[in-house]
Amino acid sequence: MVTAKVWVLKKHFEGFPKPSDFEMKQVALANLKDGELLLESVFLSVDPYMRPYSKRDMKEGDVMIGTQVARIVESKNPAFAVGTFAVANRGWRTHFISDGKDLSLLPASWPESLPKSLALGTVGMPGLTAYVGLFEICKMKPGETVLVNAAAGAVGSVVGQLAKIGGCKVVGCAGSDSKVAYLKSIGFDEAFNYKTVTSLDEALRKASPDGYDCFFDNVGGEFASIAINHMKKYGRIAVCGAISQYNDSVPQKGPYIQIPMIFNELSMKGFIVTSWNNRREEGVKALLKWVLEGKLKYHEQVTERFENMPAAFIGMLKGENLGKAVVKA
Ligand SMILES: NC(=O)C1=CN([C@@H]2O[C@H](COP(=O)(O)OP(=O)(O)OC[C@H]3O[C@@H](n4cnc5c(N)ncnc54)[C@H](OP(=O)(O)O)[C@@H]3O)[C@@H](O)[C@H]2O)C=CC1
Ligand SMILES: CCCCCC(=O)/C=C/[C@H]1[C@H](O)CC(=O)[C@@H]1CCCCCCC(=O)O
Repeated sequence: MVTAKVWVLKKHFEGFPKPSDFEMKQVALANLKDGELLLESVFLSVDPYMRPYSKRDMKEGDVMIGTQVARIVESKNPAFAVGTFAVANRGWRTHFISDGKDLSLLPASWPESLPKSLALGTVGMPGLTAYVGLFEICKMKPGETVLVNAAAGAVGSVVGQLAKIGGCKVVGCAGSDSKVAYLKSIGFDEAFNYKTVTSLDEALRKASPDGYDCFFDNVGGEFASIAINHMKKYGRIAVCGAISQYNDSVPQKGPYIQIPMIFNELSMKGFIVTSWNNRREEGVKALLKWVLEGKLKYHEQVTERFENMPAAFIGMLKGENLGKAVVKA
């Protein structure tokens, strides 16, 4: 019999998550029945959505939500061989049982040279978010200027590079000078540290005096309220995330967006990447190809050991990650 370790939400987050909000437990797994598989998590993802979705969907005592790349370690299902890797959505667990229906196998063509953790990042849900947000929501065109915030993270770093691949000028911002240097190293035309500039308004104007055609917003709040005034006529805003608001106990107030929306006839659309599964296969294929061609660079912030899941999650919310934050179990 296998005993899994799991992390549960001990106490709903109030403001910024803290280590004491989590509890690690041991769960004995039953023996496999015919048709079932035992999987072991190899890499687990920590993502910003876990903060707002925990409030909306979870109750105290539930296992933390999340995805993993897992290896099949035992199989009583002839369709799944031991040693195969899959992406699963089974939360913060070291081991779990599946009938295989909820697994997405890594493509058989997954190159040995690439870390399998990329299936949680650049070639997974965050990469697809960048792909859908730019091509479907922003309807980016060559020659345009694209702005992205949280630009050195999992989604933002892909946004900037896809915009360059698509023939655009790209401006990004991030929360440290080393992140800004990273953005320049992966091809961003302009980048600035939003925490140290004296004025966000001036920094946005200086980076693109003519304004922005597309704004890929990962952050919301104050930054988005200022950036909206820098949009060009008919500009498009993809509302992807609002991480600056996820830990607020009291909702932030305006400024309000109607006036710049009307004057510049802007379009603004929120989206959830999983609603665009019609583009998933094509997107994963394109992202993998660009990675292999060296056109799409990746960086991962790997935290060692399952025991450090809460620390990795809290660290990511604080901005300690460069690229995709993952935990190696
Ligand atoms: N709509 C959708 O389907 C999806 C939306 N998302 C959203 O995309 C965004 C980015 O996600 P992801 O790439 O996974 O995460 P990241 O890898 O970008 O990690 C989060 C980053 O957010 C930045 N950040 C944290 N707090 C603030 C703040 N108050 N103001 C500005 N920046 C902040 C930090 O970087 P820094 O050092 O630069 O501050 C941190 O590193 C999130 O808002 C997420 O919810 C993600 C996936 C799918
Ligand atoms: C105001 C909240 C904005 C959150 C934006 C965000 O980061 C969305 C992420 C989703 C992404 O589009 C696809 C996902 O998998 C993310 C949501 C996952 C929810 C899982 C909860 C269900 C569960 O496992 O119980």
